[in-house]
Amino acid sequence: MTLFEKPKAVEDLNVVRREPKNSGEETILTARPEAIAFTPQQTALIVVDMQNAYASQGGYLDLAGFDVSATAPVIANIKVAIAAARAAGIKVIFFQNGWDNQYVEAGGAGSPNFHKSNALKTMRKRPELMGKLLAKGDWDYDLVDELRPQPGDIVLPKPRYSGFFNTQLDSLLRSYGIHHLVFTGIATNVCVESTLRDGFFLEYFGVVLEDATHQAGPEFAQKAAIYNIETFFGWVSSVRDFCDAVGYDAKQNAA
Ligand SMILES: NC(=O)N/C=C\C(=O)O
Repeated sequence: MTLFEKPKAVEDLNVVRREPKNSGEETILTARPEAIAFTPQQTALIVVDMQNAYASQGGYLDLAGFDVSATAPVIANIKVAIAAARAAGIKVIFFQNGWDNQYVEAGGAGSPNFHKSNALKTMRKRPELMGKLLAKGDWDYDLVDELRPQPGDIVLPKPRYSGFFNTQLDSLLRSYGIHHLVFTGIATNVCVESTLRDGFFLEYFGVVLEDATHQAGPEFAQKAAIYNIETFFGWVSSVRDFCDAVGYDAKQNAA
């Protein structure tokens, strides 16, 4: 177009519009220390590391001496939260923690992960487990049978405790216009809290559904993580309150 041509009317222009627009119906989630408003379109349900490693007898945590005997109700509660999220149009994102079966992605002795990971330490103590714990392609790495991703969900491999580190999480969330994160999964005091904290620094609002999480370690670790989240980094709610907020009748859908 030259300077002397008449500009096109705005209606005639081919307009690029970012989707989703920052709108949608707001809902209120009962939470501690205060209720929090969110719109399903701008919210993701994050299912942290619900792998055999963390939730099943014979998985990594169990073999490393952590108690996983009470994870069944957590799995059941996460299943309800996932169904409620899908029904409300909330994006469901499954994290899967671990590395290649040669553990190159775990980092060598130059990484604190090499020295602190209880999976790597357990395998150094019991070399017959090498290539099994948290190794891609193995049962330990797989998500538990009860929680299966569906088309439209995102499955995000992650090599460290925080889901924001060396992953596409931040860019995926921004591309979907998501700024509220509802957390479930294991372990509350490690990967859930790490991701929620990093999210806080990146300006994401993080809510934990307490009864859809479980700690690695003694019960005080769960209490401390929940206290930290409630007091400093985010909000704490329950699966029932989440279902109520998005209008999902868990009882009727179970029948
Ligand atoms: N998923 C987690 O919270 N993981 C905790 C410990 C580990 O991976 O070693």
